[in-house]
Amino acid sequence: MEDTYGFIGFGLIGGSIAKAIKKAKPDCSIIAYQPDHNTIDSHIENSLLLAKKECIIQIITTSLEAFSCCDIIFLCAPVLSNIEYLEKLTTIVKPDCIITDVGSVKGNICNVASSLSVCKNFIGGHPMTGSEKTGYENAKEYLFENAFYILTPNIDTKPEFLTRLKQFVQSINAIPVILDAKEHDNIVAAISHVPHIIASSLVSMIKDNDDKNHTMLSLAAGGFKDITRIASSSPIMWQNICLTNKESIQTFLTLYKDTIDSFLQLLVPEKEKELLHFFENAKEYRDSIPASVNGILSKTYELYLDIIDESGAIALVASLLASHKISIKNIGIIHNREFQDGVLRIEFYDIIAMEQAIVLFQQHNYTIYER
Ligand SMILES: NC(=O)C1=CN([C@@H]2O[C@H](COP(=O)(O)OP(=O)(O)OC[C@H]3O[C@@H](n4cnc5c(N)ncnc54)[C@H](O)[C@@H]3O)[C@@H](O)[C@H]2O)C=CC1
Ligand SMILES: O=C(O)C(=O)Cc1ccc(O)cc1
Repeated sequence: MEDTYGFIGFGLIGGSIAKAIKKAKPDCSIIAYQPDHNTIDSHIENSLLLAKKECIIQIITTSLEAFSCCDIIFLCAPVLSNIEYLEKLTTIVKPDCIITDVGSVKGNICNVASSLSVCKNFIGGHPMTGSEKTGYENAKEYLFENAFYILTPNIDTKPEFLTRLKQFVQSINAIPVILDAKEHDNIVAAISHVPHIIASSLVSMIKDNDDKNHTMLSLAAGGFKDITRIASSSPIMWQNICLTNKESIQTFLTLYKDTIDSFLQLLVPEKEKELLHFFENAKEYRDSIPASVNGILSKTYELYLDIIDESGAIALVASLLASHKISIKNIGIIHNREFQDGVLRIEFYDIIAMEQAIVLFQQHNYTIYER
């Protein structure tokens, strides 16, 4: 019999997971919780009805008791609400149910879980993908393609539950990464939470110093828009993140403040060389992201090709590579945020094969992306 999945919180991430599940397992059953809409979000009811109409959800419930038949429950509301639901679910879930969350902070919820009778059932989760958009209407079934999906089991977590959840993550084409919750919170403070605060502060700085005609804002060009895109994200979600990861955020925000202070010292004529070095160093490290993106995992050698006709493209590319004796580990079309129309992803066993393929594709005028 197919599994039953439960969702509490059904916006961008919850909706995307549900869509990805339905794609991988069309016969499974999905139950979603509808809270009292007056206290939460007035358009949640419409989102759930739309998801039911689209056959993504089979049951909408206003009672948590309905989650007693679930095999996996996903908590997909803001971080503090997820903790409240975890506590409420303890007396409801069946013994072999996995409870996981998708919140951007893991320490708090994992600490609470370890004090509950469901400690063996709980595994913290954090898909490292998303966007500034919110709500089910922006949910995408391919959001998790090739994305890291961090799992933070407690010492009490039953190992077979972790194995099952890892398999689930792989089934939606994401890459599971196991981390300690505290380590997770420190890393994401540096690479996600502080950058978010910087983006919002930058927008506020412009707002506070713009004239009444909003001249600065009207003239804002690509660079400002790129660096501040994430400032358009859900305010409640980011308030919850900051409330639950204060210490790590303070640490990295202070380090950032020190970096800005040091930079200010470079704005004098005798520091011209150091000023150049500042930008050279940053550029060099930023440009290394494609190579280091899989740094904490086993290395993958992959590239992406623009394709015209999906079905014919795979056969054509595969035979081109085979005729030059270049072996491939994996090949397939992917659709994700970065490549909206889809591209062909090709994975190689080693760097030599990948470099040979790049030369070959260039000779055949393919557009190649590496990342
Ligand atoms: N937005 C992103 O890019 C990412 C978000 N996350 C995490 O995912 C979680 C959900 O975020 P999104 O889906 O982006 O936000 P969203 O705003 O699109 O969806 C959240 C949903 O939860 C519902 N909700 C809010 N409070 C609730 C409550 N007390 N009870 C039941 N439902 C409630 C809202 O009505 C909404 O439908 C957050 O914990 C966030 O930290 C994780 C990775 C990426
Ligand atoms: O929009 C983006 O680029 C993001 O970085 C989205 C995001 C937001 C919160 C997370 O915990 C993870 C990813």
